[in-house]
Amino acid sequence: MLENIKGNLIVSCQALPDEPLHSSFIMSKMALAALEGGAKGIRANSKEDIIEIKKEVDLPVVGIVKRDYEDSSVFITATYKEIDELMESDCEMIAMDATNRKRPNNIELAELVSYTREKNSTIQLMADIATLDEAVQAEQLGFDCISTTLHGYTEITKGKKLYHDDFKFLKDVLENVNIPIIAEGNVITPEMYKRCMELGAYSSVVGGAITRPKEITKRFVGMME
Ligand SMILES: CC(=O)N[C@H](C=O)[C@@H](O)[C@H](O)[C@H](O)COP(=O)(O)O
Repeated sequence: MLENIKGNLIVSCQALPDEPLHSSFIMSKMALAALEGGAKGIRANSKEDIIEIKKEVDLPVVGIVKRDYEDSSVFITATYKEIDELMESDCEMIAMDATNRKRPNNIELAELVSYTREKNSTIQLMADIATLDEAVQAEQLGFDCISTTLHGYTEITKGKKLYHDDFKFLKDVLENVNIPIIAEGNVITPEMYKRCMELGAYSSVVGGAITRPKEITKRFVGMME
């Protein structure tokens, strides 16, 4: 998958149960639109959505399973169960929360990495991180690439946006880590995408700005409020 996405756009096609477009069929059509628009990869949530997407497009997929747990705030591919589901989806890459937060049942991130590697040695692994320390740790743990997905979405990074200070966080990660860095999270304009790539991001994942029309509508309406 990494070869396909180098220098290219990944489109995230996700809609949770409480979102208007929640439907594997709709996500598969979103993926088709992304393919026709030139995307070279898809990021998707749940085994069901990924299976539908793979029927519609021949693009590599970064799979996640979002699930809430009572004993942890980690919700992106948090346990063995989600990894097993993703392996059944045939996705080319699995993204998992690689933050330093406590995982459900106190599972260690390193355990999840070795479990995945043992079960399937070809599937690639993306680390969804929020801080520089987590990015450095992910490289040491043997992840294939890092995504800035969770920057701004954890307790200690709350309120931060990837684009703040001309993508300073992205620059910091790029300077300190050698594996491919994927710019993800609040990349909402083509200009921002271009900037991430100019700075040295290996690829960028764009979600809401392409596949969440409710968010796009709110941005328009918000301009007049
Ligand atoms: C924090 C979190 O749950 N991020 C999720 C991760 O898969 C998705 O909801 C985002 O849409 C995705 O990361 C792309 O980001 P954006 O939609 O901002 O382009």
